[in-house]
Amino acid sequence: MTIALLGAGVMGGTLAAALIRSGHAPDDLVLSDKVTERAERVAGQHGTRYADPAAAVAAADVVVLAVKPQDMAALVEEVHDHVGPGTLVVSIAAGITTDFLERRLPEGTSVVRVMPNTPALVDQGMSAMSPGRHCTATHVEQARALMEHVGRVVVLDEQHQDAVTAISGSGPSYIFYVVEAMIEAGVLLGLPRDTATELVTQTLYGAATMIRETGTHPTVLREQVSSPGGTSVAALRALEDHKVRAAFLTAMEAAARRSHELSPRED
Ligand SMILES: NC(=O)C1=CN([C@@H]2O[C@H](COP(=O)(O)OP(=O)(O)OC[C@H]3O[C@@H](n4cnc5c(N)ncnc54)[C@H](O)[C@@H]3O)[C@@H](O)[C@H]2O)C=CC1
Ligand SMILES: O=C(O)[C@@H]1CCC=N1
Repeated sequence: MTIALLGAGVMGGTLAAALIRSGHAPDDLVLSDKVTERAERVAGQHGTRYADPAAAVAAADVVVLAVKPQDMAALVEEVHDHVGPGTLVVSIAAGITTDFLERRLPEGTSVVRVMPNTPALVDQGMSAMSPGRHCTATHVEQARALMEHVGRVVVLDEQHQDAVTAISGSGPSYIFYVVEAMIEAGVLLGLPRDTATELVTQTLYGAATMIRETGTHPTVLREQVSSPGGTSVAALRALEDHKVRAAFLTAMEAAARRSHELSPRED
């Protein structure tokens, strides 16, 4: 099975690396980018081929569209005539609907919309998949197998993709932001920066592992840390005073709204 990856940027490069790590033969992957040197560089890192989008698509059984939403219409127009009848098209672009792609691809093309995230780089990604109207169960399983190389996969109705983008797609950026803030706090409190970084990173990793492995609700886990009259409740009180919980709700509503805005209107 040949996979064409169109767009060799952050996510395209991440997926290429993951596919090779998971045992795909380099010859079965072909990369493409508007910036040829980028496709050449990423292909060189993995020993894969690179080609222009039309040639890459013509040779592929599965085509992964990994360009920015704003570049999608032009890319699809460029490759339209080279999409074969059995080709599966997987799009990872925020806001681009399966309907948008189905209208621009040859009639009957199977499209799956996926929202992945950057922890795919370390095989701990979270992908949410929504099949388009021409997808069979086999296509869904093909797309699932592709994304399971880089982490976990859920399948859900496309109407939820803006919410997914706000939670797991953009989510790593909020977590890194919180981590940055905690490291700065450690430095403010007099810790060496590398020590603060180590403390915060392991705390995040440990807390995430507890949520995953114990299955205990985060509220219970937070209560276990919070001794009556102790240090944790003092800090949590300050977070409530600064409306951090409300800020997260507002932030994720903004991300979902932006995801919706990125969907080109069809009128
Ligand atoms: N970065 C992230 O955390 C995530 C990104 N996404 C989605 O993945 C897509 C790609 O995002 P990034 O990798 O971050 O962007 P990026 O800007 O790093 O990479 C996009 C690449 O597409 C190339 N490109 C643009 N037009 C092209 C064309 N016509 N033909 C071939 N190549 C073309 C660009 O030269 C660039 O190298 C976006 O649609 C984004 O919404 C989804 C989930 C997470
Ligand atoms: O910020 C963005 O638009 C992309 C989509 C989800 C994560 N990064």
